[in-house]
Amino acid sequence: MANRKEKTFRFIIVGGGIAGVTCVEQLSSQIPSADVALITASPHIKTVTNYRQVSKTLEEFDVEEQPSSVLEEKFPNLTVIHSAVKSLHTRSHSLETTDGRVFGYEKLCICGGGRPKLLTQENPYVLGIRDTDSAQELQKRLSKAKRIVVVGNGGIALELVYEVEGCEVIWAVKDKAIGNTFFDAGAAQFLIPSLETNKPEKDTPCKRPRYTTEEPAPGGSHTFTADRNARRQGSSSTEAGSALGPDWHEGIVLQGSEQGTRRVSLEYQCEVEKIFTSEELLNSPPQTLGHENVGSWPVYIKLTNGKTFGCDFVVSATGVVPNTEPFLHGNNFALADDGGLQVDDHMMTSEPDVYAAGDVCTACWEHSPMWQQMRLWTQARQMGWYAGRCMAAQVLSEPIELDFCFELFSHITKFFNYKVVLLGKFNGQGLGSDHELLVRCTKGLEYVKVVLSGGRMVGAVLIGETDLEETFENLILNEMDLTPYGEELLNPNIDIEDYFD
Ligand SMILES: Cc1cc2nc3c(=O)[nH]c(=O)nc-3n(C[C@H](O)[C@H](O)[C@H](O)COP(=O)(O)OP(=O)(O)OC[C@H]3O[C@@H](n4cnc5c(N)ncnc54)[C@H](O)[C@@H]3O)c2cc1C
Ligand SMILES: NC(=O)c1ccc[n+]([C@@H]2O[C@H](COP(=O)([O-])OP(=O)(O)OC[C@H]3O[C@@H](n4cnc5c(N)ncnc54)[C@H](O)[C@@H]3O)[C@@H](O)[C@H]2O)c1
Repeated sequence: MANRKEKTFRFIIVGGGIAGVTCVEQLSSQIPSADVALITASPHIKTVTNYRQVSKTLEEFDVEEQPSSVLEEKFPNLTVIHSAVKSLHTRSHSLETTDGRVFGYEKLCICGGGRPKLLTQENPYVLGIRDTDSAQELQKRLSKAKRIVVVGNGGIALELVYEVEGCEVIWAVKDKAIGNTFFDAGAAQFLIPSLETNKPEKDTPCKRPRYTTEEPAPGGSHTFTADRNARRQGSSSTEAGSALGPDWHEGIVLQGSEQGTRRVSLEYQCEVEKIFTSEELLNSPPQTLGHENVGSWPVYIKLTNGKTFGCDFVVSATGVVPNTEPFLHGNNFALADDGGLQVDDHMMTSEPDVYAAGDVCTACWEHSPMWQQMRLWTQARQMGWYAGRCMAAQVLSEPIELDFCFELFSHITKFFNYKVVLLGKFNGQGLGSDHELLVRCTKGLEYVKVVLSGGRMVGAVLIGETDLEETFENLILNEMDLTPYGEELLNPNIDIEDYFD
């Protein structure tokens, strides 16, 4: 390492996202006199605001990007260093930043987040979405687009396909149904009609959408066309610095180059075989280009179902890769199969005095049967908070147990303008065939799915304003034997909240 240590801090946290900032807050609250440094590559930090504990495990909050001075004012012992960590030397307890400075630490927490797992690297026509800059790039490119292809079937794809207006969207999913990361086929079937209807507008009358739903073509496609004359009012341009997260798409205008129309074509059970520019396509064997001719689009994407589509650009909504590489060289970090830094039940990595939290890490402690890791704000916040507690406890020689928030997986979000609550093993994760499902569905209103194993509720998917989340959370946590209730459990005429209160 080139230079000598500029300063040694008692604690250094790397990463100004939700996990890192929450870790700093917790650590500085536990040990106000401690010398803490936050080193972050981004010009702003992400802070939790309007935090609301909805129930024992469900929480809601807003995420705001703020100048780091906000945090320094709150914690006088904090130093925020705006630079990226270039290398980490765990043996000498030091790290080097890209602007050539070297800092020492007694304890370190890596909260470097993740980055989009792109279909192909360095392809100007393939966009990933991660932070504010990438969301703004999407908005800019979309404003001139007539057709885009969205690949992926998780959180970003679900939100993007629903939000984009004025541009044809070809949505390629490798599954039989939409939203496989969160939903089963039943829930997907409940949500699909929302692609045909107009989005509820903010206090502006919107015309009844004229739509046609063509029968799925034999090749397993579904096309929805909604004639959209109503335009969303009040949708401002990108709020400078607005953080991505539960409402990332509200802060930007996802408007294509055409007025009104929105057309979503679903291509099921297919993946990307190849992405061509029009020049490359000219020199390749004849493809099924449908009615287009080569050259009418800047990029072409061939799917494994044999179809090739021309488009303006491709959105790779295909998951997250933990941001570990700046920290690995020369160190002995144990990595999980998904590439994350392995952490134990005290958020400690395999390197002494080095912790990790958020998207960059993989929880490798023995999980509660009702909890699984998903790279979400909520878990990034919980992990950051808990890592801060663990770091302080170690220094203060206090005992600490795995926090209750890792007892039950819970997630509140919104898809297709429905409230969505996911609890426990919401898709029967890891249960094999040893479970049964109870489902209650009212078209356009609610979809309730309960996962039962051994007569006990172990998971639930709640779509719509069901108000069942607290009751079901208690039933799962209390491990109550529900066998006697059978299908009555979801009888809409029984007020289940009172019944089990
Ligand atoms: C488009 C989009 C929408 C999402 N919507 C939701 C949602 O609705 N609900 C939900 O629960 N989750 C959502 N997520 C997931 C959520 O954003 C992440 O799980 C969460 O932000 C992870 O927080 P983090 O602090 O671990 O990482 P990040 O928020 O990515 O923060 C990482 C920080 O580390 C910094 N950094 C990285 N490398 C270095 C380095 N070498 N040196 C210094 N600093 C570095 C970065 O600049 C950044 O400040 C969404 C994600 C995306 C991409
Ligand atoms: N409302 C929410 O809760 C929300 C919204 C957006 C994003 N997020 C989170 O942000 C992160 C990023 O979102 P995301 O949508 O990129 O990830 P994701 O994990 O939600 O979805 C990735 C999807 O891409 C698919 N996929 C992966 N590789 C593929 C390939 N080669 N070809 C085709 N499909 C492929 C996966 O099967 C999955 O359906 C995730 O952790 C997600 O949970 C959450």
